[in-house]
Amino acid sequence: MSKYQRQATHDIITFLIEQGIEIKDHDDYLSGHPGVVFSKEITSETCEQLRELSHSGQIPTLFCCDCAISGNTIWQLLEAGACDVLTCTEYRVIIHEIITRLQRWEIIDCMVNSPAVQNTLVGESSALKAILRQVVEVAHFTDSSVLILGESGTGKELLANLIHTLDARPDKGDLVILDCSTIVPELSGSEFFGHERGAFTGAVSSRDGVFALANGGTLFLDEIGELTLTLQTQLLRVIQEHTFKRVGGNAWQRTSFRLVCATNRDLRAQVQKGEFRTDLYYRIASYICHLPPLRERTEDILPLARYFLKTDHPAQDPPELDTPVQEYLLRREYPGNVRDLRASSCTHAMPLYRKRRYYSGLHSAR
Ligand SMILES: Nc1ncnc2c1ncn2[C@@H]1O[C@H](COP(=O)(O)OP(=O)(O)OP(=O)(O)O)[C@@H](O)[C@H]1O
Repeated sequence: MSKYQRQATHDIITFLIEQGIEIKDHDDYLSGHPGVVFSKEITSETCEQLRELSHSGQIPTLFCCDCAISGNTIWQLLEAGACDVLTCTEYRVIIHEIITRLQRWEIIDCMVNSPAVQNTLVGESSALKAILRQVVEVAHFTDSSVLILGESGTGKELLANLIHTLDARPDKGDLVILDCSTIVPELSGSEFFGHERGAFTGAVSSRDGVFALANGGTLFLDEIGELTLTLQTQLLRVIQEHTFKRVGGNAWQRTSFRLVCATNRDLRAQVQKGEFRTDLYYRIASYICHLPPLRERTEDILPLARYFLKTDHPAQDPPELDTPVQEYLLRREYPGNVRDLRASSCTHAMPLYRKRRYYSGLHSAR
């Protein structure tokens, strides 16, 4: 290392420490905590470790200045998931940006580990943790619309609630939920935009629709894939311009809301088939969150089962899940995902436990 490099290394470390930033060593980096990592040597193993970490949602800034580093290596590290690679020559340009990002990560880490998040979306899989990190960031630091995809029972509505809870807007309004699969076509205009008194037979008084009710808050449109093309066209303007007219009214009204949509359909395929408007798709999908089915995150099964035994039977002592029950829960299939785990397994597991007949009972319950 040249004299210049040694001085630059010293400068960077001093500067970061002055800013209150902890420099992590290689072991910390492997434990998955994001931050600035000092690495003496970059090998192919480093890239592999980084790749594994970034798949679990952790994106450490790799701070590397103790070795000569080629453009090719920098590119490999970035591709493997590092957010930044600092070399001794150009650190001053990006250091402030990195500090801001680290501070943001610290807040995100705190929020992800807070009871509000941990007790809402329960689970220990790296897939769920990665989703939570991203959702916390989008919900707390942006006003982006969010599209939640996932099979039935994977927790889409729960996630929509969490996005609203974590939204940092001051004097935030309400969370308004509309299930698009239950809309009666003749009343859809009124449901969305509200109506004036006398607008149609039966409109005895004026009424707000969901776009007005969600003003200042969050509008959650569940089962958005069920909307007809006519309704999609009607919604485009208000979602784009945030203005609308009540049915039977002439005045434009303004509204401001965060839009969260969910569907268990393949919305991209619907767009390709012409069943869902492309322009609406891009409006609602600024950020897409895909909740994987339970079979792809089996590490969540036991923590969820323990949680449901505790919350769904608060008057009773939740039993410890012993080995046969754990094996049963891990072995069975969950076509209805978490809803299925909650309804069938836990309601079976608890009484079976009580009677201490669970072992044979669980076999016959399959
Ligand atoms: N990670 C989780 N932690 C705790 N409870 C969960 C979790 N995921 C789902 N649940 C529970 O599972 C059930 C189904 O969740 P939810 O209604 O959010 O799913 P959904 O994907 O919106 O389903 P659908 O598409 O059928 O409307 C609820 O009882 C919810 O509380």
